[in-house]
Amino acid sequence: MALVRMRNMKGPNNTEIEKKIKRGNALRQGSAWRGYRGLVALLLFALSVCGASTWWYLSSLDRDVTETLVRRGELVSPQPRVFTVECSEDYENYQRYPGCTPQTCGRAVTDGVVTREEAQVLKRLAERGLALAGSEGGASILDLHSGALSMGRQFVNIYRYFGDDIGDVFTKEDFELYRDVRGRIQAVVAETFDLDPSLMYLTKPTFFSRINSTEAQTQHDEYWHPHIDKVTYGSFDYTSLLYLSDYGSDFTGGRFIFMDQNGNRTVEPRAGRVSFFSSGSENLHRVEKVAWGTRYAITVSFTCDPAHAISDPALP
Ligand SMILES: O=C(O)CCC(=O)C(=O)O
Ligand SMILES: [Fe+2]
Repeated sequence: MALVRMRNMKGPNNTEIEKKIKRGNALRQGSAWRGYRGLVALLLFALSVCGASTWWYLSSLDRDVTETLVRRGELVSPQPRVFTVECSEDYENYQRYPGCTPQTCGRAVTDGVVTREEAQVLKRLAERGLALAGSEGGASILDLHSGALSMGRQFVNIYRYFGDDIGDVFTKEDFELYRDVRGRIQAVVAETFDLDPSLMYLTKPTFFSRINSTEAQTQHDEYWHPHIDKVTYGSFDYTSLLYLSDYGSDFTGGRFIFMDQNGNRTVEPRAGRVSFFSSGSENLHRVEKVAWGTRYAITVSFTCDPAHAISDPALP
């Protein structure tokens, strides 16, 4: 009752008091907002510090990458992008085959030889084959020529292990596509390096690779070591890599890195992209570790030595 009476009391002093109360409230609201603004600014500052340090950390993971030769988003077609490098002296220690042994060395990349649709068909083939087994670690291979397939910590021969059932996994058309694509790659390698395509031969190993970020279990899973193909594989004179998946969307990490004396040069994989190079020590390289996702590729290589020639893979 007393309260009601108080509220109903009117007079000049009351309006003054109300004004003072309103002014007080407004001031309080203002200072509360100012306090809030300080908090927001602090939060924004903390966020930008976090962002900057994440960026710094990520870029420090492969700080030694100095130049990207071809980015995933570029379309290099119809002509390959060619980078010449001086041939190493190690060719002097090998027999020379005129019309094939590298006179000019280098590396090149093209997106104009294999379509993305063809890459997709080949990727499905790799997926089907590798689904039969696969490594326990991060890197599995399927060699259609020798039949070698990663299984657990070792390899099996798919043609022996699966017998006639392998015909349910791979079709005649799959092998025809492989042969056709191999022929086109051979032609572009010959044209780029000014070789006679009839004097270069497919050589082993020729294999599909599937890489993910699972921890390596055996040495076979350690795909990231720097190497020279001519040293690792012996018979290689020209290496080509056909990528079947896209860097940045199918996987991250997994870039191809040429390790030159004055810095690294990278090629970002893209489905249908063919990267090829002379296999000597002028092209020391490695594959960056895959950080996320799955990366598919095919290694198709050529030799100048007819004694190391192999025929195209075929169903037994
Ligand atoms: O898959 C790649 O990008 C490279 C593989 C490689 O260096 C090799 O097969 O010798
Ligand atoms: Fe290699």
